[in-house]
Amino acid sequence: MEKIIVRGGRRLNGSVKVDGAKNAVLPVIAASILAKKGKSNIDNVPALADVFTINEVLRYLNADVVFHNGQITVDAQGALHTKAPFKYVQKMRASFLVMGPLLARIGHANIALPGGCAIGSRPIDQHLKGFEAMGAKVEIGNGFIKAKVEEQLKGNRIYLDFPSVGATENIMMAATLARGTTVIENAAKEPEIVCLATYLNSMGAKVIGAGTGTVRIEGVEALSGADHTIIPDRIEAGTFMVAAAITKGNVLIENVVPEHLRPLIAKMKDMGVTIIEEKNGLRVIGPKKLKVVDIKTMPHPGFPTDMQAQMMTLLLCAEGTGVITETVFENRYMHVEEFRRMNGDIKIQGNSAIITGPNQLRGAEVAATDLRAGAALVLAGLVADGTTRVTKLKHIDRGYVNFTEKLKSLGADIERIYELDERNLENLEAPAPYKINPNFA
Ligand SMILES: CC(=O)N[C@H]1[C@@H](OP(=O)(O)OP(=O)(O)OC[C@H]2O[C@@H](n3ccc(=O)[nH]c3=O)[C@H](O)[C@@H]2O)O[C@H](CO)[C@@H](O)[C@@H]1O
Ligand SMILES: C=C(OP(=O)(O)O)C(=O)O
Repeated sequence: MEKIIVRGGRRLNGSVKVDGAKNAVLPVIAASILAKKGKSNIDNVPALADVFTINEVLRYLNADVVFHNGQITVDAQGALHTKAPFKYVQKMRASFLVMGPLLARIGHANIALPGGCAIGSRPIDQHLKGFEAMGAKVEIGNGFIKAKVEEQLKGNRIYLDFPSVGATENIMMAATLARGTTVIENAAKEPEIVCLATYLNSMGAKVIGAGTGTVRIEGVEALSGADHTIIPDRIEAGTFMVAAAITKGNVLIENVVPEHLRPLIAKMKDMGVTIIEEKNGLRVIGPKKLKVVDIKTMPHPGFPTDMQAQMMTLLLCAEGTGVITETVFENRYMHVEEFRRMNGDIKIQGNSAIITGPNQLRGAEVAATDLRAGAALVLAGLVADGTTRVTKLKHIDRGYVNFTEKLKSLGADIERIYELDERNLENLEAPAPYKINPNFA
């Protein structure tokens, strides 16, 4: 199996460039099938496993997708199929984001039911509530969700019980071609929603208010392909900010939008980290001693749940007791068991993790339980005594481009190797095909 091997103790120095945002590019690619006319050119696309998965979904639906040198061209002018099978949805829940565009363009869709996941049960009731409010009939059976609308979706007022990112995106896409006006209340405000709305508007849609709690979409007759650039990945940026801070390093993080990182910048400054906005990015300088803080994950502009595991690593190295409260996902502490294998002192009480430090972390063999957990374990390896071996790298590859290489370029003692797992020979993973030539995936 593939492993990342990290030997702790090096301070990180230099500069690192952040790729395009995974969570922005996936809905944008899904939205590209709304265009019956013209092609879309999408720039700043990260070469991630999830991007290859959504490309496969689009090809299965009969769109023509070419990914070359960080740019994707989508031609969805031909007739589209309407089914997305389990093999894609199981790999990546965001495959469900083709439901809104298919309903809007064709009037029906048949998407495999997304299963449970390592961070909780993740229902999709808010997506479905939105489609139903717009006139779709939804049926669930045999592992599929079938949605159908008699003629055309109709705009409506939809109040989300929780500001779900995916539901806001799916409903927003569906509403672009609906008859009349749709208003999403208690909408998610994440920067990725704004990125999607900007693309939809370049395609000819009328989306107003993205980035606020009320998004208004006036339905139009048709959409055309458009050019669009994906925003930088705030979670990848945040992960490197923690890498710099935890190693007492000095790193310039390039290609970032500081505005998207405010909640993280504020928390890291409270921990004693120096963060300077420079012309080319954010300079992050780790302090001699980290101070503890409490963290509560919240929908944007609150503290992002996708930075929770990485911040837990930082708290493990801080002096005193800090509490993390996870309010977005019901079960996002699978990494705690792995941190304990590295000598981390963490107690779980309900949805809180109580972290007492500073811990001298020790190298161990640990497994990535989800993509951010995987990144956090690598961060822990950077400061652990001895060698850390991180397995289940398919999770990390979902969200980080060249993670090992980028850390190595900053001075980390790290490599990615293919090693036989003697304890579990039947569990062999083939080397990931997308590592062969990401530009042509
Ligand atoms: C591809 C992508 O963009 N993924 C991000 C997106 O996931 P995703 O779009 O799945 O996250 P949501 O905002 O929808 O989910 C947040 C919470 O709402 C619940 N919920 C959601 C929808 C629904 O219909 N019913 C319901 O109960 C979920 O179970 C979860 O507890 O936002 C999350 C929250 O910032 C991030 O962690 C993910 O990285
Ligand atoms: C949870 C995440 O992604 P996804 O919603 O794609 O599982 C993430 O990016 O941390």
